[in-house]
This record gives sequence, structure tokens and C-alpha cells, in this order.
Amino acid sequence: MIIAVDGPAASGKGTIARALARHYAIPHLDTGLLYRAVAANVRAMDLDPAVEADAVAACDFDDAMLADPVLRDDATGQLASIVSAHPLVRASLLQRQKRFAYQPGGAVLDGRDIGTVIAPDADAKLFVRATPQIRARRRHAELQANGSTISFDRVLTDIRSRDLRDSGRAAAPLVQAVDAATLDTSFLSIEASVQRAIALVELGRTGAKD
Ligand SMILES: Nc1ncnc2c1ncn2[C@@H]1O[C@H](COP(=O)(O)OP(=O)(O)OP(=O)(O)O)[C@@H](O)[C@H]1O
Ligand SMILES: Nc1ccn([C@@H]2O[C@H](COP(=O)(O)O)[C@@H](O)[C@H]2O)c(=O)n1
Repeated sequence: MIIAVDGPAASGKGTIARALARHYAIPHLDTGLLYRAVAANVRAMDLDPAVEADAVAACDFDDAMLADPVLRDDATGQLASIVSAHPLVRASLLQRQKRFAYQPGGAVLDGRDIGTVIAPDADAKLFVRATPQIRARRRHAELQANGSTISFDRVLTDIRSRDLRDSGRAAAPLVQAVDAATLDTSFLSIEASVQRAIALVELGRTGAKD
């Protein structure tokens, strides 16, 4: 079974995707980490994220890099949303994601274009939402817990600019697949979001959509 989980920054899609992977005992890929790895390489190599050829030159990395906690910081997320707009960057990461999605036994992937581009024929598709304020509050708390001193206003501004860039780009923009079920986590606990996600996946598998 392939499960596609998409949504904007800090909507809770990773939390839900990890829980679905545990529930169905299938592997999970956080595809945002791939773009974050490219962003971290661009920074380390002192390249220009806005120049497509520079970003493409930073696309060579192995899976071990995805565990680096530096990928999770706010600045790397911003840079990731710049490099991810380049069609050639997306093309260079495409097969890696498709191979993961279509491995025997199935998989859960979360990102921005899983249900539309990576696995358009996924068995179940979720589009996870939450208001920008709530997403910023959660992300701010997470960053603070990890030792960051970033302000709430900065996190909210960054989330809004990332939303705009990710939705407005020409290549594989953040958009809800027509056959994806909406899951708004704004007023749901993590536990309630996960239970709702499992219920929606079960509905999706049987062909009915929210
Ligand atoms: N329903 C919820 N209630 C409260 N906190 C939540 C909920 N869902 C997720 N969180 C918390 O919000 C933060 C962001 O969640 P998560 O990392 O799953 O979002 P994401 O959409 O995968 O983010 P990104 O786009 O950066 O990968 C985390 O600290 C997570 O624990
Ligand atoms: N399928 C994807 C996943 C991510 N991106 C871009 O990467 C940025 C960071 O992603 P997070 O999920 O870790 O927040 C994100 O803002 C997107 O620009 C993408 O394009 N496609």
C-alpha cells in the first residue's frame, strides 16, 4: 500500500506519516529532508540557491546525511524552499522518491507533491492543513525545545513566505490532489489527528473519499 501525505510547512504531516508507517508497518520517507539536504550542501559549498545550476550541483548526497539535525533548522527550511523551485533539482530527486514509493510492500511518503507527482496512483492520499498561526506556534515550540532562540514572529513570517513560494512555483507546486482527503489538524491533538488519518486511509483504500 502506498500512502501519500502532503501539506504545508509544520501542518503535522510528518507526525502523521510516521504514525501511519508504524500502524501499517511500512517504511516512511520525509521527502522534505531531500530538499533540505540540497539546501545544506548549497550553503556548505557557498553556492547561490537561486541559480539552478548551483542547486543541481548540490544534489549529490547519501542517505546518511538525512539524519543530520542541522537539516531541521528554520534557515535550512527556507533555503530548501528556494532550491526546490528549480525543475532540474526536482528532476534529480524524482527517481529516488519514486523508487521508495513503489518498493515491494508499500510505503508512506510525506511532502508537497507526493499525491500529484511522485505517487499519483497512491492507494490513499491525505492533505494535511492547519492555520498559519497554529503551525507557527507548534514549530516555534519545537525549535525552542531544540535550543533555538528564534522569535515567534520570525517563524510565522518564514512559514508564510514558504507557503507562498511552495504554492506559487511552476514546478510541482504545493496543491491538494483532487482525490486527496483533507485533514485539518488545527484543533486536533496529535493522537486525534493520527486516529483521523487512519480512518481516512481506510476510507481511501475502499475507494470512498472525504
Ligand atoms: N495535532 C497536533 N497538535 C499539536 N502539535 C502537533 C500536532 N501535529 C504536529 N504537532 C507538532 O507540530 C510540529 C510540526 O509537526 P510536523 O513536523 O509533523 O510537521 P510537518 O508538516 O511534517 O513539518 P515540515 O513541513 O517542516 O516537515 C512538531 O513539533 C509536532 O510535534
Ligand atoms: N515533496 C516536497 C517536499 C519538500 N519540498 C520543499 O522542501 C522544503 C522543506 O520541506 P519540509 O517538508 O521539511 O518543510 C519545503 O518548503 C518545500 O519547498 C518540496 O518542494 N517537495
